[in-house]
Amino acid sequence: MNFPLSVREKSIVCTGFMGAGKTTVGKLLARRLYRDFIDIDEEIEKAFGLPIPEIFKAYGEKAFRDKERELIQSFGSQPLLVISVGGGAFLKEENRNHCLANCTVLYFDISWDSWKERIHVLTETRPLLKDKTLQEMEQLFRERQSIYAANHSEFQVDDFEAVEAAEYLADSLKMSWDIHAPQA
Ligand SMILES: Nc1ncnc2c1ncn2[C@@H]1O[C@H](COP(=O)(O)OP(=O)(O)O)[C@@H](O)[C@H]1O
Ligand SMILES: O=C(O)C1=C[C@@H](OP(=O)(O)O)[C@@H](O)[C@H](O)C1
Ligand SMILES: [Mg+2]
Repeated sequence: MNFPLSVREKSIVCTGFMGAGKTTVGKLLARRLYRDFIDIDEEIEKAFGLPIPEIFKAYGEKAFRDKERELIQSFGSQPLLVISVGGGAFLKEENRNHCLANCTVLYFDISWDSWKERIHVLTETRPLLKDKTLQEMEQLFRERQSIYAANHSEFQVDDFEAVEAAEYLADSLKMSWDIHAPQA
């Protein structure tokens, strides 16, 4: 018989737009919580043996999304991980629902103005940004916001360096566990 996980045991899922810092901060957060870190994009790259832009080129976005779905179902069922999902993962209702049902979902919320500062480090490795005008990127940014509303907790990243963000999130999570699951 499977018992439901307590909030302390649930894996933490980092969601939000490309470049919000899910991979960087997620990794640091895992270390602070003594958990293993899983980056779904990295797992997809391992599965195909190729970097993401090459996967899109050789196999197409659908093959990427199918593998993303499979890995989210698998890792999202395991306890005590910190999992960063790609910014497009929550486009699939199935992925959103699985993470919401089994994990604690943290939304990394970044403003358009802060995000713009990061464009230069993102375009080469994110096929969905390549060859887009600034206006098209803003449109994608705005369109995507509604999918991230599926979360348990929102974190505004604009004013935090990555290390500070991880420290803040770890402290907030521990505090909420003490309040909501004091006996666990
Ligand atoms: N809090 C932060 N402040 C400034 N730069 C950051 C912060 N978090 C991440 N970055 C930088 O932004 C870029 C994208 O970060 P990344 O973790 O890959 O985002 P995501 O996984 O959400 O796409 C990287 O170059 C990273 O070093
Ligand atoms: O938003 C998206 O559709 C994507 C986001 C990327 O991950 P990050 O959000 O970690 O950049 C990666 O999964 C892929 O390039 C597609
Ligand atoms: Mg990432």
